[in-house]
Amino acid sequence: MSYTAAESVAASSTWAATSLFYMLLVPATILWYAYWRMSRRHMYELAEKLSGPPGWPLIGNALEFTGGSHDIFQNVVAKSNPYDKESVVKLWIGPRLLVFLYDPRDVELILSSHVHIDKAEDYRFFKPWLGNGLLISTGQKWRSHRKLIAPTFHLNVLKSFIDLFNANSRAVVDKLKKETADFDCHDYMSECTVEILLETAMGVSKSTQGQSGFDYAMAVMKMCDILHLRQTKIWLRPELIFNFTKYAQNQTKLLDTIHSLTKRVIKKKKEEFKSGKKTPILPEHDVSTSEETYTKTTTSVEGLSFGQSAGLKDDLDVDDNDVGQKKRLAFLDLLLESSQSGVVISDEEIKEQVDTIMFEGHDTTAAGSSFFLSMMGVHQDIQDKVIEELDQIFGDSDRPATFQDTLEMKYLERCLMETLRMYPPVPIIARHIKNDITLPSNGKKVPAGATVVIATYKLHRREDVYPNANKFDPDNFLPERSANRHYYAFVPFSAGPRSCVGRKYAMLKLKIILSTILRNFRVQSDLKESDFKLQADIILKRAEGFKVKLQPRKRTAKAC
Ligand code: HEM
Repeated sequence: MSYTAAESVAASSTWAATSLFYMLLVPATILWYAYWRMSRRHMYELAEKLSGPPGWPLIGNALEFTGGSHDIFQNVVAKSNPYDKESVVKLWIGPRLLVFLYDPRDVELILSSHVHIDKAEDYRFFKPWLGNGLLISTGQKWRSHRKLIAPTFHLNVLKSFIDLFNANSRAVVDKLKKETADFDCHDYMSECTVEILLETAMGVSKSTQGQSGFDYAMAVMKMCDILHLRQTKIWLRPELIFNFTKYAQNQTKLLDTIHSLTKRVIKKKKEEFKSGKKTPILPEHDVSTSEETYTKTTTSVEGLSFGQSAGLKDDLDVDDNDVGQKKRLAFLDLLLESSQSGVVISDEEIKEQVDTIMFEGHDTTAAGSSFFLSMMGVHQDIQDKVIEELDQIFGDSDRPATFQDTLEMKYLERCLMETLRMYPPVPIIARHIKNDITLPSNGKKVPAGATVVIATYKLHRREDVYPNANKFDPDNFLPERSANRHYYAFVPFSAGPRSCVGRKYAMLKLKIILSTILRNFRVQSDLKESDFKLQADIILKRAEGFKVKLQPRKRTAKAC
C-alpha cells in the first residue's frame, strides 16, 4: 500500500472513531440527564408546589440576577412582593433550588434547629479567605470552636474593652472634624471598627497596626464585591471558569492584603506569648456598684439591649457565674493559650478564626453605624431626641461613656434596633437543608437539597408585624410593642445555635461610637430615605455611599 493510501485509511478510521464517540456521547448525555432528573424527582415534585416567579428551561430564574448589585437587590425584592402573603418564594438558579422564607414561624423552624445548621453552598466562595472558620464550618468542628470562642464575647470580657471603645470613638471624632461638606461616613466607620477589633479581640496595640486598618477594610469591601458576583453570576460559579477571569487575579491580590494583616497580628501575639508575656486574665468586674447590680439581673434585661428579642436565649446569655476565670480571656489570647496543648485548635485553625472575626466583626458594624448616622441625618426630629437623652446622661461633661451609661441610652438603643430592623447589615442567611421540612406557616414542604434563604430584610418589613413597616419608627422597640411580637420577627443577628457570636460586642461598641459622635456633631443629610439605593454585596450597603454632613455641636472631645 502506498503512503497516501495508508494515510487516507488512517484518516477515515480516525473519522469513524470520532463519529462513533459522538454517536455514543449524545445518548450517554441524554441518559445521564434523564437519570439525574429522575434522582431529583422528589425535589422537583415538592418544588412544583411552592410559588415563585416563572423561569426559563435550564437556567431557571438566573436572569433575575443580571445587572449591577443595586438592580439585583431591587429586582429580587420586587419579584418577591406578589408572594408576600405566603412569605415563601421559590427561585431556580440553574439546577439550584432557592427557597426564600420570611414568615417568623418558618424562620424559627430553621434558626432554632440544631439540625439545619449547615451553611449553603454559596459560602464555599469564602473558603480561600476564611478557610473553615466559625462562619462556614459545620458539625463537630463548628461545635467545639463555637464553645471555645463564644465565652470570649461574654459581657464580663466586653466590659474590659470599654476604655478602648471610648478611646477609638474619640479618635474617630477627631478625624471627622476635617469633614466640612458631604462625605461618605462608611470609610471612617470601617477604619474605626477594624482598629477597635485589633485592639480588643486581638489585643494588638495601635503602634503595631500602622496604616493597615484602612487598607484592610477597603480590601474586604472589594472582596465582598467579587464574592457577590460569584453568588449572582451563574458563569462565575465554577472554579474552572472563575480562575481564568480578571476577578481571580484581583482576589489573589486582595487576599494578600487581608491575610498579611491577620498573619502579622498572630505573629506579634505569638512572639509575646513565647517571650513569656503573660496573657492577661481580664478583671472580674471593672464596673461601678450600680453595674454590679445590673449584672446580677442580666438575664432579664439582656435580650433587647443586646440585639435580640427578649424571649430568646443563646450561648452568649450564660450567667456571669458560669464563666470561669480561665474563660475570661480576650479572643486571640484564649485561642493561643488553648493551642499550647495542640489539641483544641491548630495554628491553621487560629488563622481561620482570626480572619473570620476580623471580617464579621468590622464590616457588619461599619454598615450598621453608617445606616444609623444616615437615619439621624434624615430624621432630624428623632436625632433631637437622641441628643436630648445624651445631654441628660452626660450634661456638659466630656467624660468617656461607662457601661452604665450605655444601659441608660434607651432611646439611642431603640434607634439602633430600628436601624437594624430596616437595614439589617446581613440581609439574608442561607442554609443547606438535608431533610425535607414542613413549613409551619402553610404546611408546604421544602425538599432536601434546597437552599433555604432567611430573607431578614423582608421579614423585618412585614406590615402585619410592624405597622407602617417602611417608616423609621424607633417606638417599634418600646417594650410594650416588642412584647407581643413573634420572637423570630426580629433577627438582625440571626438567632439560635448559630446566632452571631459578636452580638453583644457589636451593640456595646456601637452605642459608644455613636453616642460619642452625636455628643460632638449633629448629622445632616441632603437625601431622603426614598433616595437610598440599596445593594447587598454580602453586607447591605448604600450604593451611592453613606453620604452625610456633620455640624459641630458645642463641645469637641479630645482623643485620649
Ligand atoms: C451589627 C453588627 C453585626 C450583625 C448585624 C451581625 C449579624 C450576624 C448574622 C446575621 C450572623 C449569621 C450569619 C449566617 O448564618 O450566615 C452572624 C454570624 C456571626 N457573626 Fe455577626 N454580626 C454583627 C457583628 C459581629 C461582630 C462584632 C462579630 C465579632 C466580633 C461577629 C462575629 C460573627 C461570627 C463569628 C458569626 C458566625 C457564628 C456561627 O456560625 O457560629 N459579628 N452575624
